[in-house]
Amino acid sequence: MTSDSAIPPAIAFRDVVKTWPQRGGDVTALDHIDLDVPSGGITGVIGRSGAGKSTLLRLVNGLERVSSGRVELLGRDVSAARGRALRALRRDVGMIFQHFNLLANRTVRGNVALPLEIAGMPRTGIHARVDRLIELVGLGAFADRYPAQLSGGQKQRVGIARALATEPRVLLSDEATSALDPETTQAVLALLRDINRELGLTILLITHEMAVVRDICQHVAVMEAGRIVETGATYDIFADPQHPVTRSFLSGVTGTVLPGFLARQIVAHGAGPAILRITFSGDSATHPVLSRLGAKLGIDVNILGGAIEEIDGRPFGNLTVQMPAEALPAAQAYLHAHQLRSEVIGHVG
Ligand SMILES: Nc1ncnc2c1ncn2[C@@H]1O[C@H](COP(=O)(O)OP(=O)(O)OP(=O)(O)O)[C@@H](O)[C@H]1O
Repeated sequence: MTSDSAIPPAIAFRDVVKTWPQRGGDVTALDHIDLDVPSGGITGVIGRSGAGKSTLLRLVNGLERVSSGRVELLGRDVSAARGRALRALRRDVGMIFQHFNLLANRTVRGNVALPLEIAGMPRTGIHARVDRLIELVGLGAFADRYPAQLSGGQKQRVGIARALATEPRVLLSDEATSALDPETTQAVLALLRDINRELGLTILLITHEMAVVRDICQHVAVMEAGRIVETGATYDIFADPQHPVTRSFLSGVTGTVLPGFLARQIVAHGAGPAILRITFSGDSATHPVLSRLGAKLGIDVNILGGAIEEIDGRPFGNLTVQMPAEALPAAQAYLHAHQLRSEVIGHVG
């Protein structure tokens, strides 16, 4: 995505290629990636396993190096940084992991202090900062516990506190909620959102779950086979996805999956009843569309599924309905006139 303001992006990928040498030919993990990660926002990168997400993330803090192109962090070239310059760049970046990566023989306090000890910070300064961070992530009562005495959600809170220890300006999240149950996931995402707001921290996260993108990301990039196939504001991507990969990720979270028995009967063209997906966004989300279709146009509409939710603070919903094929032109004209997007999924064969 290109940033829409004069503020330079926190992270910029410029024509980035990353290949791994393999017997029988190189594997291209990243294939000419261009991406701006807006400063102060939460950006999600979503893709299937092997799409290249982890590789992309690990370039930002120099854990991996580009094969060609460049990665800029806060205006500085990570790809060229070595030694002291690289260490300085890394202090500006915190990272959290799917499996937390805590040291088992250190308490919560000891884990959070570690990056500061490595950076050579005086002990008194470390104590004060560590206590503040532990409070920030809601673990005040657990400071002297060891990782084995904590739940998954608590471990990830330790991971977040540790990632924030050096007061970074960017936080990288590598599937941070993938190992957590739905309720704990919500709590950790809420914490990330709070940190983003309160500290003005830029967050770049990778995930394979569109629900994570929906819940906290303002921007999203969709990856497939080393490429970014679609990128934009989360709301716009939900409202009007262009790429088949994006649509398939979305179908799982937006209530647009047809029941199996019906999906098996769908044909692209035909005279059978039409299946129409109607998308509501912004003000139209509260439009009484179905009753109007019935009352004004006399169309019999059968609801098959749907959901209404909030994305980036704005209402968004969609409905999948069935109606007689001959009613389609009038229904779509009506919907279009009322700024409602609709898409014919097919016909019952
Ligand atoms: N160290 C490595 N050596 C060789 N190939 C690698 C290495 N790391 C990643 N790859 C390959 O690069 C491609 C992208 O991998 P990557 O881990 O970035 O994908 P991903 O989208 O993060 O997948 P996942 O969600 O499974 O972690 C894959 O084909 C993978 O096998």
